[in-house]
Amino acid sequence: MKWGIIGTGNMGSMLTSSLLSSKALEPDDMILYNRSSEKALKLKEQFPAIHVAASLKEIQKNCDILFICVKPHHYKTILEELKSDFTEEQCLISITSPISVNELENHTPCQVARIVPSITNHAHAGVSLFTFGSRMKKERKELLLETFKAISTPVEVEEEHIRVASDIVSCGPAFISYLLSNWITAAQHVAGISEEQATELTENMMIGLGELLSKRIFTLEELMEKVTVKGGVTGEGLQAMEDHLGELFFEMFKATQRKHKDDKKSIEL
Ligand SMILES: NC(=O)C1=CN([C@@H]2O[C@H](COP(=O)(O)OP(=O)(O)OC[C@H]3O[C@@H](n4cnc5c(N)ncnc54)[C@H](OP(=O)(O)O)[C@@H]3O)[C@@H](O)[C@H]2O)C=CC1
Ligand SMILES: O=C(O)[C@@H]1CCC=N1
Repeated sequence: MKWGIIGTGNMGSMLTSSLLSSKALEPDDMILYNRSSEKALKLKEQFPAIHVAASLKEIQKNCDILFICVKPHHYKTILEELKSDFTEEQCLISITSPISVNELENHTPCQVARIVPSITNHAHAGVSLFTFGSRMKKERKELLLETFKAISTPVEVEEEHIRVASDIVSCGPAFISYLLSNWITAAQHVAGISEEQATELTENMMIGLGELLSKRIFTLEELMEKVTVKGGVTGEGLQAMEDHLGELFFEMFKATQRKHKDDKKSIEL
C-alpha cells in the first residue's frame, strides 16, 4: 500500500514525520510531492527511503491513498490536473475543513474522506477528525482509522459540525497558546514575576494538566471543584474570570463560523 502526500508544508510535513516516527507507516511506503521541492527533500534527508515524486501525475499514478495538504484555494488546480486519472480503487483524502466530502465526490470517481489533523498529532496525541464519503470501502475506512490511531484519537464528525470541531482540536492549540501568553503578561505586570519564570511555570502546569486529563484522573469539572478550597484564592480568581470573561468565546466561535461560510462561498472545486 503506497501513501502519498501532496503539499509538505506545516501539516503535510507533520503528517509525514508523525506517521513515520510512530511506525504507523514505513518510509518506503510513502511518496511526497511539493510544488517547490525543498520541503519534500528535507523530509527525505530525515527518512531516506521516502520517494519524492517529480510531478503530481507521478504521485497520483503510484499511490493507493493520496492526501492533499495544501491551502483550500489550491485544491482546484490540483484536482483539475488529477481528476480524470483517478481509479475507483484509489482514496483521496482532504485535510481541510471548508471542502466537504460531497464536493470531493462530485469531482472525482475515487473513494474520498476528509481527515482534519491537529498540530498535537506531532506528539502522537490529540484528535483527528474523520468524515467519510459514501463510496469509501469498509476495509479502507478501517485502515485509515487504525493508521491514525498511532498518532491521535480519531473521531468521526458530521459535516455540519466540522468547523466547530476543528476550532476545538486544530485551531485550539493556537487559541489556548494565545490565552496563555496573555496570562503570562498579566502575571508579569500585576505581580512582577519575570516572563521567563512565568513561562516555565505555565508550560509545566499545562503539561501536568494534560497528564491528569490523559490519565483520566479528573474531569474538567472535578479539577475546578478539587482546586477551589472553600474561602480560598482560586474562588476569588474564578469569580474575577466570570465577571470579566464576557462574550469572548461566543465571539470567537461566531467569527470562525462566519469565516467558514465565506470560505465555502469563495472556494470552488
Ligand atoms: N495548520 C494547521 O494547524 C492545520 C491546517 N489544516 C489544513 O491543512 C492545509 C495546509 O495547511 P498548512 O500545512 O498549514 O499550509 P502550508 O502553507 O504550510 O503548506 C501548504 C503546502 O502546499 C504546497 N503547495 C501549494 N500548491 C501546491 C501544488 N499545486 N502542488 C503541490 N504542493 C503545493 C506549498 O508549497 P510551497 O512550498 O511551494 O509553497 C506548501 O508547502 C490547509 O488546507 C489547512 O486548512 C488542517 C488542520 C490543521
Ligand atoms: O486556520 C485554519 O484554517 C486551519 C484549519 C484548522 C486549523 N487551521
